[in-house]
Amino acid sequence: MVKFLELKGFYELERTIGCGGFAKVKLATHLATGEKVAVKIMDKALLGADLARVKLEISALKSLSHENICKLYEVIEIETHIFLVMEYCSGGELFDHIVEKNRLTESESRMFFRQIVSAVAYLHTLGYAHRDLKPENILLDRHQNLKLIDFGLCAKPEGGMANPLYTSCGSPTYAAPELVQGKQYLGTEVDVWAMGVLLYTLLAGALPFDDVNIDSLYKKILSGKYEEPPFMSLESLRLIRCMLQVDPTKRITIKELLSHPWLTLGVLEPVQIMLQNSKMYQRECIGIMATHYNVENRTMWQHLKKWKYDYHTATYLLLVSKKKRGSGLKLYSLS
Ligand SMILES: COc1cc(O)cc(Nc2ccc(C(=O)Nc3ccccc3)c(OCCC[NH3+])c2)c1
Repeated sequence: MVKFLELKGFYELERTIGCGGFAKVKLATHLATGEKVAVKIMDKALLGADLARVKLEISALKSLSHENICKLYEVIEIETHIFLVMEYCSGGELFDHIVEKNRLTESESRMFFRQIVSAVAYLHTLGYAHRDLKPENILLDRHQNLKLIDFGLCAKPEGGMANPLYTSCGSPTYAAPELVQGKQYLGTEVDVWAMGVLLYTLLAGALPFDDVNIDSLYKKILSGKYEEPPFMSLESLRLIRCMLQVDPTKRITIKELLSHPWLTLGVLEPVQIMLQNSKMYQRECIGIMATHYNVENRTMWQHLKKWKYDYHTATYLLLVSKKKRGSGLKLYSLS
């Protein structure tokens, strides 16, 4: 395996946990904290024109901080490669979880779906659309919390989310009718359709629109007709019908989703969008880092608040997540 000298002493790369077109994702250990991370390794020579899209994703990830979105810890760019150090989601893919259980109960689907809606509503509030929502891009952490990943296709249209997008992207099975027709579309509406496909998949354990032949698949999507399994409750079917509306102007919006009766059934409050970190943890983690690196707290805070997404950013974010987990805080001297 190619040894990257720039990571030596900071990260120890382990097994590959995912690979896509121009990227490989490896499990790694952040040596100062001993915490597991996922490192997305991109060969700049293979990226070509996609380099601009990677830069877009990085700037998007730097502005996102949400419980249900996989966290970016550090960006390392060397002459030949870009490394994204991300949160490790040890529970693996939601897709495998559904396959293993064949299909989920309504209450388990609700618990997962509320987290997806919270993450996507947060994204839309910040002016982003994910555009590639599917179970493979939804991971679980050790506590069965969902983590949205892979913002390689996310978009932030100029002038905000009300402006249309044109690029046809994402996976056909989750693609909205307006997208497969090559029409102008709104990222928010395309994300709501994909979430409808996702919810159907959680509850039915199968895809609403599926065909080995791409043209037949497109015809099914454009028809908006899908099988309504007898075991699905009327409330679930009603919600899915609102999301899988062929006409995007008739489709439920993310805002209406947040307080839809199906999502709040048996749960008191509507879905929360912003989940806050505690200030107390932040002060304690800065103190531990300042002591470890033998600098004043204020100096350490001055550096961290620049959010350079360097090794200090990763160490700080990993300490805060450790603290939230109730684990002890310890820093190891780099060899
Ligand atoms: C914002 O989060 C992103 C953005 C991005 O561009 C790529 C990724 N990639 C990740 C991040 C973490 C994992 C991971 O922890 N996977 C895993 C862990 C335990 C068992 C199995 C997988 C990751 O996995 C790659 C395969 C997922 N389809 C990709 C996150």
